[in-house]
Amino acid sequence: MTSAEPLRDGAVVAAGARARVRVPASTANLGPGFDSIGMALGVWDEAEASVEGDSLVVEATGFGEGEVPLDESHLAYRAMVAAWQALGLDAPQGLRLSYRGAIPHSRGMGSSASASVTGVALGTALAGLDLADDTVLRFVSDIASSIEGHPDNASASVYGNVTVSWAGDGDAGDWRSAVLAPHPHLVPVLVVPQRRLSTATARAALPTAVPLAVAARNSGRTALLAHALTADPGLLMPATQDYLHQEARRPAYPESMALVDALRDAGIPAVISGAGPTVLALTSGQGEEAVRAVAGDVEIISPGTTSRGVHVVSSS
Ligand SMILES: Nc1ncnc2c1ncn2[C@@H]1O[C@H](COP(=O)(O)OP(=O)(O)OP(=O)(O)O)[C@@H](O)[C@H]1O
Ligand SMILES: N[C@@H](CCO)C(=O)O
Repeated sequence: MTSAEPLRDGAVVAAGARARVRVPASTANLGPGFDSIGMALGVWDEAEASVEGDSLVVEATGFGEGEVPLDESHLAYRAMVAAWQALGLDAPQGLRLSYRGAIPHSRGMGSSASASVTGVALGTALAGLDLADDTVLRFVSDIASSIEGHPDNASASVYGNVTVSWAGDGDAGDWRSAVLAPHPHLVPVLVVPQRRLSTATARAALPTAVPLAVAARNSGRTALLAHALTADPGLLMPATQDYLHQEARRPAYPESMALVDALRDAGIPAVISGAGPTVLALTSGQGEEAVRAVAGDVEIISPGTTSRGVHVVSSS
């Protein structure tokens, strides 16, 4: 744990405690900002946990229903336990977790980060910590980012808005994030394919080293991206040009890369969303119609961004 002190070693979460949280989806990278830039999207998972009974009961509805494990290996439950461990608390014997998933899995909309954030947030809320407190939010972001292995999606789901995250100088798991308001004209449009691609598979396609000239080129575009997203969307075309990861992963999502190429040829700044295969177009007002004119009859959503990150809906 890096940003909150343990409560009471060996203590357990109080019987009868209950909390319900909402957590937004996210898009990561936005082109060159690999593993560092994220943006929250207006699609929300919601989950409730209550300390009751004498065993673990997990229910999953929506995306994930019939697919995710309904036991101790459920990602949100594992994240909850990680939070309690970091806080010096033992897991209660009985717990009911109900998860309603609105974020499609393995498409590039940060479903795993949202599930991790959900679990850590529920764990801290059941422990009586206030999710509106900055230190607690940082704790949630740190633990969820550590579970993910990178902070871009989790930080956006925790804080909302656009996040720029970096590894601190301390131990592994020490992440920091600056939170930026996206330009009001920015309209994210996502083309969401039916096929899935796990982040693990997409990461396995990446090189372990890149030449200095490539890194330098990508640095310039990433710095420009932070400016274009917040102050000057007119620069989004050069700002979304990536040199680190998308080409290396092209064989894993050829149709998505073909669409990114076609949208960019049409003057629409487009990138792969997260580890793909969803395509993200960062439009400035022309929105869905311009994307549909290029993409054709495919599933397109315009969920908007959100300035709100994870929050408690109710607790007792
Ligand atoms: N609500 C959830 N409940 C339980 N497990 C989940 C949930 N959401 C995601 N997961 C787990 O995470 C996996 C998907 O994670 P993965 O990192 O591959 O994709 P993603 O997070 O949707 O996309 P990306 O990281 O590219 O944005 C699922 O197969 C499942 O194992
Ligand atoms: N930065 C991550 C986002 C997906 O989790 C990647 O591209 O692998």
